[in-house]
Amino acid sequence: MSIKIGILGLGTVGCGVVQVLQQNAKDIQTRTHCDLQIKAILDRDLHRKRDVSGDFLLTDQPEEVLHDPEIDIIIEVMGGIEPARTFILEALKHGKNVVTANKDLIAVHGHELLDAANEAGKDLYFEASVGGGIPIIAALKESLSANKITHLLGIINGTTNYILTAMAEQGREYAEVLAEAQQLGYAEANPSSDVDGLDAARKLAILASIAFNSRVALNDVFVEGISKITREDLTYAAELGCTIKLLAVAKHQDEGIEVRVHPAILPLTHPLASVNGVFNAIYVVGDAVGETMFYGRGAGSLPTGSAIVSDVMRIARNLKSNSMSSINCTCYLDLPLKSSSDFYTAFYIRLLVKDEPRVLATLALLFAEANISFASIIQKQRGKDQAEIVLVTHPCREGALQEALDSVKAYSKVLSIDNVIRFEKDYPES
Ligand SMILES: NC(=O)C1=CN([C@@H]2O[C@H](COP(=O)(O)OP(=O)(O)OC[C@H]3O[C@@H](n4cnc5c(N)ncnc54)[C@H](OP(=O)(O)O)[C@@H]3O)[C@@H](O)[C@H]2O)C=CC1
Ligand SMILES: N[C@@H](CC=O)C(=O)O
Repeated sequence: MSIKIGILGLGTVGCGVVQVLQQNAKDIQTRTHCDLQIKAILDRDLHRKRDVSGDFLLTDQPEEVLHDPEIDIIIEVMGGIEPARTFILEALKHGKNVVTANKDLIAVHGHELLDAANEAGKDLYFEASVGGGIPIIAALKESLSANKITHLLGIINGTTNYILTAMAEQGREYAEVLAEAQQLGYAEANPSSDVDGLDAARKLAILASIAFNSRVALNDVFVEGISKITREDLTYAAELGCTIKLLAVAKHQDEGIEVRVHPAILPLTHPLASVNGVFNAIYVVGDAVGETMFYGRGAGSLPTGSAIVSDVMRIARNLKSNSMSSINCTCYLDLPLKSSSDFYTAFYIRLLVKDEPRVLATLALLFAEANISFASIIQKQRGKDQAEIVLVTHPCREGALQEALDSVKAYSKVLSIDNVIRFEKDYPES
């Protein structure tokens, strides 16, 4: 069976898709019993130099791809909301199956697009939208579908993990490593999506919706990025036997679901602490399976191409067997969301204070008034009459910590609160 493919966008990921389809063509044919051919590719600039070539039409006219009656599968790898959303709806209306890597779009318009695919009786797959080459969506939707998922913790942004790893291990500067991540094709077109935590929040909204069968919108995710993390924090974390990661956390508890993305201090014994560089990992706990861990390259041309081509192969098999995957929206529950003031974690607090007697004792009292006590304290002289103090609290309610910090801010001996970072001490089986 011959299956024709149209691609929208020929950037980092588009080139990876072409390369994977070309380099593994023979095996792909054997495994799907289909001959997959790229028929047309949409690109904005037809004259720029690219890393791939082949026997396909390169066009800047969307209709030449979207309306070609021979094309069975459209791969959207342009990114952004519009015109990607309109093009996907158009493709479905014209009877095409669709594969996309676009988490911005799926996190916000996933429901609309899945409904449109359902109505058209076509497949819509988006494995590459989370975790680059890691097959996490298929795992949650299929392989783990017998479970009630209780916890999902992940490092799901390659760019920030690349930056934090280089800062911690090589003492390199934030801006220099970010530029390198952009050059390697890891970062989004607007890299503030990566460093401000939005990219991870979009991915977490997608994962939590699938894992908990309850729609989690982007706005439901509490988000904080890595821009306030300094080399001092990384050094203190190392002193505490820990590291700092941009962590995505989703928990299903009796009170509801909790979804948050923020930098977190992790003990080196934590399963996610050794996930470095552009690698991503997602730690999933199900009531039947227990702990599982998915690990791989979270960004880049070929890893993302791998996830997309696997989705294409799934569709090819469906086309060959004249079937369609179950693409009904999997969100059949409507679970309540926990408010951020009810999140329960330990905290790392770095302060600059006057180096005088009773300051530490007063700080302990101010935190104790909010029922918060310390697990560790580090104090270092800074200049003649100042001290830097790092406090690590025992787990507490986030609302209580905010109350304590308000009192600490008002204490005249405190010169500045330089950073407050959540400390993810435990994981379910610890
Ligand atoms: N890079 C990665 O590692 C990963 C990326 N993704 C997702 O994959 C998608 C693509 O990312 P990536 O390849 O990195 O992005 P790039 O910016 O490298 O590529 C996108 C390409 O699409 C082109 N394009 C954008 N809009 C249009 C349009 N309206 N008409 C024609 N061409 C258009 C761009 O052209 P121009 O350059 O002129 O703007 C560019 O060539 C995004 O949704 C991204 O979030 C997912 C997982 C990993
Ligand atoms: N910018 C993203 C790319 C993959 O989704 C990342 O760094 O993870």
